[in-house]
Amino acid sequence: MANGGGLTTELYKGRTTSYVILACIVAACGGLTIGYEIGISGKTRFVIDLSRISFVLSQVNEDKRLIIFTSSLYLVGIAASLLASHVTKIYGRRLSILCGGLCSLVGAVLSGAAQNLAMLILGRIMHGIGLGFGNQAVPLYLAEMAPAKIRGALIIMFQLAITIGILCANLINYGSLWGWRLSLGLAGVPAILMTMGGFFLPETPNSLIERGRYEEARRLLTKIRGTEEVDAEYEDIKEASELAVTNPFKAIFQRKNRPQLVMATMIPFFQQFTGINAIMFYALVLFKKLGFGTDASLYSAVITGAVNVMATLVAITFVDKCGRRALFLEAGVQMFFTQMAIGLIFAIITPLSKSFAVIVVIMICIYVSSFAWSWGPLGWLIEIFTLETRSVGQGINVAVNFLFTFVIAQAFLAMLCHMTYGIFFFFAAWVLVMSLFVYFFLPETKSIPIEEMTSVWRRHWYWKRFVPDEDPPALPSYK
Ligand SMILES: OC[C@H]1O[C@](O)(CO)[C@@H](O)[C@@H]1O
Repeated sequence: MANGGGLTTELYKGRTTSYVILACIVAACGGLTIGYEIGISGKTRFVIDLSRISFVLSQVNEDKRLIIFTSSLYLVGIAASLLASHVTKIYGRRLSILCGGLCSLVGAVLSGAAQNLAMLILGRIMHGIGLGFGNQAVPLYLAEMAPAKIRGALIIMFQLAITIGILCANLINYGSLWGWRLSLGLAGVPAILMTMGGFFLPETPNSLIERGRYEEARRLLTKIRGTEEVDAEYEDIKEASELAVTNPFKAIFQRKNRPQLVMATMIPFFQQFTGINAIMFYALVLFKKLGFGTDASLYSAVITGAVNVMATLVAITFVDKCGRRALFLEAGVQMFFTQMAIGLIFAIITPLSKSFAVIVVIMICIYVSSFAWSWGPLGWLIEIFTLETRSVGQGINVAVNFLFTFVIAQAFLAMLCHMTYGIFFFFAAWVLVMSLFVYFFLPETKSIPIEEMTSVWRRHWYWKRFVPDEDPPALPSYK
């Protein structure tokens, strides 16, 4: 290892250049597309009235077709994210971002201009493909471009864009000035940004080296790190690419990559079982159930959207100072207690007075804020993979994320009707389980060079039994 097997970035020279920051901001815009979709689909007040169909989209609980309509694109996204993992690895990160942008753009145009059901469905399919490609490639792009010292913050830019997308959609819903065509068609705006990113962004040095374009990679490293002294980082990436010779789909199932496979599936699964999308998709229904009128409910949805954005900024500020585990564990406590409190209020106090309804909204905001500085952004912990498994690992991550987003979107209203307040205890229990999982099984990855992750697993008290010990560890085991 070029840095002697040490686990810090100290041997990497260079600084954070404005070029790298700009590239990451442009790439992160890819998150706006999915955020806008999440925000627009659950609580739209517009009416789709085509020749063959007529949905009143606000009556979510009265129209099963709506639930299928809103969440079907996640099923397409699952297949697309796995396909994207191939494209990203073989043809580079940029091409996948470009595919993501173009497909979302076509999807938005088709949906906004739909003259019949077929066009509407085709629009959803194209949009789903776009989301699969975008979610697979953008976090991976950010993780590879970022200098290790601020990698956490730059990856979180993606989630920040998601939350801004959700908030914009909430505001559009709140304004409710426009018809469904414009609301669906506006998804084209973030898609255009992403497409432009695909055209103009540089490729990542890791992808160039992976594809044998060594000189180009060295020149790019010099540019993005702002120094000629890029040997240590260059050699580490090169070494990682030499190890990455197997078929990635086979590689991720090898024993030595077990920790990465487990994280690629468990992290997105847990992220969705925090229950966040019960709030993001159905905030309006939930607030109506609390006794607020339509306007007050939309207003509350906008407030939770704003809290989501602000708290993501908190994550950006602290993730590279306090580390990932501290954020996960603090937020776990906060999410557990707020969900228990909401469940208890519903269980004990019926009917709910106005003041208790307001307390519940405050609790929901505290819950959303803790999600937004933990499982939200850290769900894109793409840095835990090695170069060999990164692309496929992120494909699996997105596929699992979309699968359980779909499941929660399908099941939530039925669960709320049957379990009533019990649903909050249900999600609280999951939060407890996932916090214990983080405590015991997720190693800290703050400030560790991205191509040094094998050493992290090798030094972990549990995962070291899976990862062969090539370099005797210089540091003691840690959690
Ligand atoms: O901000 C909330 C949103 O963030 C995500 O978890 C993605 O990271 C979405 O599933 C959710 O709707």
